[in-house]
Amino acid sequence: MTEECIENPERIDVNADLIKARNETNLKELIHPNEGNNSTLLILNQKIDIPRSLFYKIWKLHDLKVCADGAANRLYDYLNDNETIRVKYLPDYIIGDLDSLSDKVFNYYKKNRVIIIKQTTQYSTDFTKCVNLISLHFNSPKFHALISNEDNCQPNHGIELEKGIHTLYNNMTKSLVFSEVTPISLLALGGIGGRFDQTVHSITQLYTLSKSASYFKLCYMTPTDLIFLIKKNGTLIEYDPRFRNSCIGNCGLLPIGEATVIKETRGLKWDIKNWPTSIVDGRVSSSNRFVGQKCCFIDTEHDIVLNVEIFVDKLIDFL
Ligand SMILES: Nc1ncnc2c1ncn2[C@@H]1O[C@H](COP(=O)(O)OP(=O)(O)OP(=O)(O)O)[C@@H](O)[C@H]1O
Ligand SMILES: Cc1ncc(C[n+]2csc(CCO)c2C)c(N)n1
Repeated sequence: MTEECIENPERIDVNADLIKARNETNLKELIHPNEGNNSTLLILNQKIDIPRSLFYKIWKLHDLKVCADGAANRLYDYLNDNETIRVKYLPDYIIGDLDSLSDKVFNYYKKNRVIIIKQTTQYSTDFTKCVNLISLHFNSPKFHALISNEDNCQPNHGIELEKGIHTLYNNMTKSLVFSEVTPISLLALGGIGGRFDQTVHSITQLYTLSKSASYFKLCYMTPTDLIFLIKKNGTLIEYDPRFRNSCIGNCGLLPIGEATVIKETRGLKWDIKNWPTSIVDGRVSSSNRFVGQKCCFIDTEHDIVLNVEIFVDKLIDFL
């Protein structure tokens, strides 16, 4: 089939009712999770660089807050105004090999009863440790009992120091029926745009979670973008037109994991059909944008990464 590309006007009607989409994503829900989902704000070890009002709001919108190791330093520094504020924004967990967590910050959060779990393995990243922990938190009563046992005087909350969290996770997944697991909206701050190996690792997690723990809906938020995975075989992306107009800019369909064919898009400024896309061949749809009034549709042969430009100063008005 021959490829096609058409240039649309700035706004067009895309009738969602006529589209048979296997998957649906609401743009706002990536930041403001659906009430029915479990939700987590994951803070990674990069300077927190979004407006304070937005950070506070996002914090309140998520059930669970987790810091990956040195991310706790970033949180501590971000809330540098006064102690009254800092003590209101305590994460539920800090986990990692604890090589980047400063003594001052460790002691502060320990004193304030944050659960700090050390995991020394150098065969997984602190990011992966966080993800296993989050899944255990929501899905394992056994883990919950261990952690919330006030009488637990064992070191490291009874979790084996090297890779106990991975062992607990692997054991839990043996009896976990994925289709019955409540979805977990996972919004990650940091992880993209700093060190390049860490950034690429973060991208691998989009694919890995989609394959091995698909109940996670992972989205990265940076000062300029939301970055998430569009599942193959048709995804409808919905948004409030006012939200789109104020908070959303360009987008890119990025076949980072593997080359694919974009079978069809509806509602992009440059809509395409049967369009091969590949990093190796230097062919990606970048600097595109949503022109569907309320939604757009993307249908690809393989999962593909989507970045959506956001205007962080405007987001707060819509959350
Ligand atoms: N410069 C960075 N850019 C992007 N993401 C980062 C960066 N530094 C850390 N992260 C993210 O934050 C997490 C926790 O950070 P931490 O400093 O503990 O990293 P780490 O796992 O010890 O890695 P390394 O030992 O390679 O520095 C990492 O697993 C990664 O996901
Ligand atoms: C092939 C291979 N490459 C790199 C590492 C190193 N490594 C991977 S994750 C991690 C933890 C970072 O906190 C470290 C040090 C390894 N183990 N195996």
